[in-house]
Amino acid sequence: MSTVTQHRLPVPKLLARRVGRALAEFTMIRPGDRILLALSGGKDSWSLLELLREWQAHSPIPFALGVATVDPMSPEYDPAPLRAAVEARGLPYYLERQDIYGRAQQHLGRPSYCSFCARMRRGVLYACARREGYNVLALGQHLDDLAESFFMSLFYNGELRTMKVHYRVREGDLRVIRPLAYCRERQTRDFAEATGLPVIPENCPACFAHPTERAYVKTLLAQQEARDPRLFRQLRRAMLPLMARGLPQLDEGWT
Ligand SMILES: Nc1ncnc2c1ncn2[C@@H]1O[C@H](COP(=O)(O)OP(=O)(O)OP(=O)(O)O)[C@@H](O)[C@H]1O
Repeated sequence: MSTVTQHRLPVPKLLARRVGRALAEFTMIRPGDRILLALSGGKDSWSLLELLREWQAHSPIPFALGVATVDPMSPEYDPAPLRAAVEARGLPYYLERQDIYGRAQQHLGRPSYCSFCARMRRGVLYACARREGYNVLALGQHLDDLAESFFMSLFYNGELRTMKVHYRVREGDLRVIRPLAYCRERQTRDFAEATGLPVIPENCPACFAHPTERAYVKTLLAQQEARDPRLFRQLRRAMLPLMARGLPQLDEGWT
């Protein structure tokens, strides 16, 4: 185990508080959980990694933490530097190579290739968690992501939906958590920049085209927030029942 293990980056209080609040309100972590954090190497999952390390050091709830990256084998994405950075933090690291890029290219022209890649990646992460004995998968989506998904779902599918923040997968053996659900994207960006987290660029194997709908919704939300700074507070309140869908019950037995 590396000597760098004990060194944790200073986490801003507000960011830590928001993560703590989400973890508590949705009972995301249970004693003895083995959490596999999905690290793309972007600012969000890197921030989540540091926040969970901090939480692990101070929380009365004991849990284990490991880290996995899916390498979709796209020429734009090189996760090679991640292993050393994670292992220097004393955490187990799994690099899962799968030719998602090649398979996604066969799906070019489909409007849903982005979700195709995300689904493939998710399958790889579940398989890694099961193989290595983890029971929880932690993902780095934040409040901005949830709000964008909410409006995309509303505008393009006519549904009131967003990403769930804590749920059990269909097979029943894994739980998925999104501890950054109350955090803003600018907070993870600022944190990553201020602490010099080793962020790697380009993590989407489907970068042959940009998800324009998401960019449009992002701009729309930024314009509305400029008019009313309370926007995301209101959105969080409005989305709460949707975020909490499928919340595992405390008495159902935890895996
Ligand atoms: N290649 C990957 N390997 C492992 N986990 C991934 C990978 N790509 C994405 N994820 C996980 O899915 C989450 C959402 O992915 P998305 O592509 O939307 O990333 P993002 O919003 O740019 O976040 P990040 O800054 O962490 O890349 C990430 O925060 C991360 O937890």
